[in-house]
Amino acid sequence: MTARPVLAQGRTFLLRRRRDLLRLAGWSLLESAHTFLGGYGVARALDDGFLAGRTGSGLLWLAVAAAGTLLGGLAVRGVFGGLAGLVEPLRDGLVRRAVSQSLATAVADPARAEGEAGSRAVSRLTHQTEIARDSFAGLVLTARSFVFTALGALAGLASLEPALTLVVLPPLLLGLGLFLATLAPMAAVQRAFLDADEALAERVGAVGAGLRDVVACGGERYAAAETGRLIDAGARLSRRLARWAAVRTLALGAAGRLPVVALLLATPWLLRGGVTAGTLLGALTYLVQALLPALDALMTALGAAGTRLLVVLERFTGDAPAPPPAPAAAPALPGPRHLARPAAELRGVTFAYGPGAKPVLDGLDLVVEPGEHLAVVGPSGIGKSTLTGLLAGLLAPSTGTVTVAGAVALLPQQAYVFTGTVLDNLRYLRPDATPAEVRRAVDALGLAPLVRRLGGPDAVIDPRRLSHGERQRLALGRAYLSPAPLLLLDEATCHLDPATEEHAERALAARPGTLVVVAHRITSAVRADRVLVLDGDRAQCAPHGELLERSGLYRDLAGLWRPGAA
Ligand SMILES: Nc1ncnc2c1ncn2[C@@H]1O[C@H](COP(=O)(O)OP(=O)(O)OP(=O)(O)O)[C@@H](O)[C@H]1O
Repeated sequence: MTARPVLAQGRTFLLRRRRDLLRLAGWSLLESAHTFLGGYGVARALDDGFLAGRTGSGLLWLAVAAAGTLLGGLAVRGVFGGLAGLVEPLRDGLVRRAVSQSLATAVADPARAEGEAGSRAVSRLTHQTEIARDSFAGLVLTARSFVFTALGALAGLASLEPALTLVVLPPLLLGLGLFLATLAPMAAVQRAFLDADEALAERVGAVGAGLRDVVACGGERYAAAETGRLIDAGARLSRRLARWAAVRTLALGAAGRLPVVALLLATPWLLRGGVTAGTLLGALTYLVQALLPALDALMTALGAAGTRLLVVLERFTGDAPAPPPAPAAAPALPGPRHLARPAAELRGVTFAYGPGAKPVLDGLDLVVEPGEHLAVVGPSGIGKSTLTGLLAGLLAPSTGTVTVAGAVALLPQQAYVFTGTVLDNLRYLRPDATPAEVRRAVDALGLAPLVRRLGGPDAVIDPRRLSHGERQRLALGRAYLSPAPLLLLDEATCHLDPATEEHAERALAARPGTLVVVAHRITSAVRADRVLVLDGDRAQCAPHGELLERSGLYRDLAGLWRPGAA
């Protein structure tokens, strides 16, 4: 995207408001007069007054210079009045444009208008129009001030001594030229930087909101790699931006300071040519008191407000920037099994949902062996989901350590199924799964009739038309294919009938890797190698039979959980 459409429309906008521009220029001429009188008064006060021994005249000329300040004040008052005639129509025009853009979107695609496009329209109507209005006002103020101050100063220099302009003008033009040359490339880098920043913000927002799914999908490495790529791109662009800022500072130095240096260097030559001390001091006053501050203000405004204005106006004249690329394919994680190390280990883990809250888990020690099938049971609200959150890395322990070997896939109760083909959904955690591997997963979980009913592997799924149980079964197929060595099922089979649940759990337990199931039925616990009973600070972990003897709570739970009850 280039700035050309914005500049073309900006030109048309300004041409239509010629009368407002003339009004502004009229008031600004007072600012030129203010500048002119400032230097001229000082020069005359010295030459015709103090140096000539006429103190009264000197003071009178200084009073003339001071009167110029009053003119400057009047100019500011008039300029602000005239500014409204330029700035408010810009805001009104942008608001009109935002409304018609969002109406057009709403007519063409009502769903999009309700979603992301809708929030973008609100941002344009409110925040972005205000940014445009303020930046535009700042730019008009400083650009106008610089032009009319420079006119006043150059007129003053010429009337004091025409040769002064020969000394001052070349370095001033050189610096300005250098500065103007940096504008276009700097705006391009700034725009790229803002795009990268927005892409990163969107990415971080998406990853943050979908953290559970990212972990459930075993996609942490991918999420980290993609986010890291955007962070690196942002860092690269901010380095380029800093380099351009350095060039701009150099230009500012050249335009503002070199004329002063040139004047000082030319002093002997000027004095030989008959230039008086008063004229030299007047020239210095023009440079240091008028030109330099006006130039500083202009460059700061152009550098900050200018690029901001350009970028915001581009949002109104063109399409919004493309969203960051969608996740292409999660790379397969390296060889899952690491049989020598525990699959997961908790040491003295205490966790509370807040500094003053009672710990949900208190000093929990647990070692889950590789390949083990562990069931987690306990009364409602005792901390089973909290434990899976800790194992998945979604929560950090208040004290103690949680160590997990390799990636983790967490399947929550609410299965995530997206609009896409059956195959895409099954391969979401492992996009490079071969057809044979997909077939194995479908067979292992008995998903073939469901896949057929949905129209085959290439049929597109509408998630809203699937039952909770069907969604859970697809998610289980995905978990089976996942390369993550540790699968966490947090009531992920609660919508399945007991036979289907048993089939799925046995298939997942037979899959190479470790399985931790927050049990929904006692049968889940009976099937597991070991059962962890959470009971506040008295957790116990043992096989089903042993626990029946050792734990009153487990006996109670087993009694309440009639086999096969939902
Ligand atoms: N985000 C949270 N903020 C504050 N407290 C929470 C939060 N999540 C859970 N809790 C509290 O922590 C305790 C343990 O919750 P958790 O969901 O881990 O229990 P659970 O055993 O999985 O329960 P259930 O079997 O009902 O799903 C509960 O008292 C719950 O109210």
